[in-house]
Amino acid sequence: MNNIEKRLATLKPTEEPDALLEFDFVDTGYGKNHIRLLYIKRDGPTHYIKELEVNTRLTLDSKKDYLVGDNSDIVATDSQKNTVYILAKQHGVKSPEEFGLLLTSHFLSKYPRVMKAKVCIEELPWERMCSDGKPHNHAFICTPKSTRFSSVTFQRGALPEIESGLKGLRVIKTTQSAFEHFIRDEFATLPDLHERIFSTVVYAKWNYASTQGVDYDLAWNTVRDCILDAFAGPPDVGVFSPSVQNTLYLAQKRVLEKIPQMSHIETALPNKHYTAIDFSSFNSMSKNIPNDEVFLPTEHPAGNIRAVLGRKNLLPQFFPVTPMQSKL
Ligand SMILES: O=c1[nH]c(=O)c2[nH]c(=O)[nH]c2[nH]1
Repeated sequence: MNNIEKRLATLKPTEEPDALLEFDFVDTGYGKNHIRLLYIKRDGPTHYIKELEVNTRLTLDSKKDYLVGDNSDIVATDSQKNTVYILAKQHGVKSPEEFGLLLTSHFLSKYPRVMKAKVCIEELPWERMCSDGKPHNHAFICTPKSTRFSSVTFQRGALPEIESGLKGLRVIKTTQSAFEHFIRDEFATLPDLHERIFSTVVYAKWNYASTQGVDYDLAWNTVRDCILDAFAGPPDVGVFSPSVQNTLYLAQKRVLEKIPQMSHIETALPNKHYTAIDFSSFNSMSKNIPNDEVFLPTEHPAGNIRAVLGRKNLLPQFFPVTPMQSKL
């Protein structure tokens, strides 16, 4: 009898191993991180590629693996990694969301002791190359304009929850932004700015109330376009932003109006500050010429403006605590 068997033999038949302890797990889960994969679909001379980085996580219905070192129900993280490659080979990779659904459904149906499967996926931003305006058959360029990510959580007996997002979308505009009339007290040194640079690195993450008829690729592009439209406005005149907060809200509202299946969207727009260089101490420069040409990019500290906007009729389901009522 090994040590584990001896330990288990001391338990009464109805006793769970964790009843031995005065502590309980709040959460458990194990999986493989950074599983990288390039998938190529060859349609004659035209090729399509998806490069993904996948993280998997499985939660079992017992904790005996953690508590007593009994590994008999463990799907090794190495096997989870192999599953990612095998399912990609067998079924192909379309969107991160659909591949995440495929993987989580597989883990639940293949292994009865798995209670929850979570798969997080990031997609590399490969774009087809163009030469003389003609799309190339098989050459691609990595355009890290933003990163697409998704996570699918599938709990046994429940519907899969799909979360999608984009991050790292850096934008700047050189006018049509202001920040004025905020609290002016003994802590305030920032002057009212009726003209300033607005720059941010967009982070957005959203959930679907229903996945009926959702085209995940189209939805992702729609979110990016809505955010960029709300930020930039029409090409000739732009759109005025009185604050990052207001632009963030208008972007989120536009997204929810366009994608009816989306329940809520979280957005963070860090305010990347650019401060005008002070030329007043340079004798060669005229004192009265305002500087609106040379600025110091300041990465940190950055204002962090964030909000989650949801549909009123869905809010209680997603936010059990009464949501803050808008005063507007
Ligand atoms: O758009 C802004 N919102 C703020 O809350 C804020 N605070 C700050 O210092 N600058 C800005 N800009």
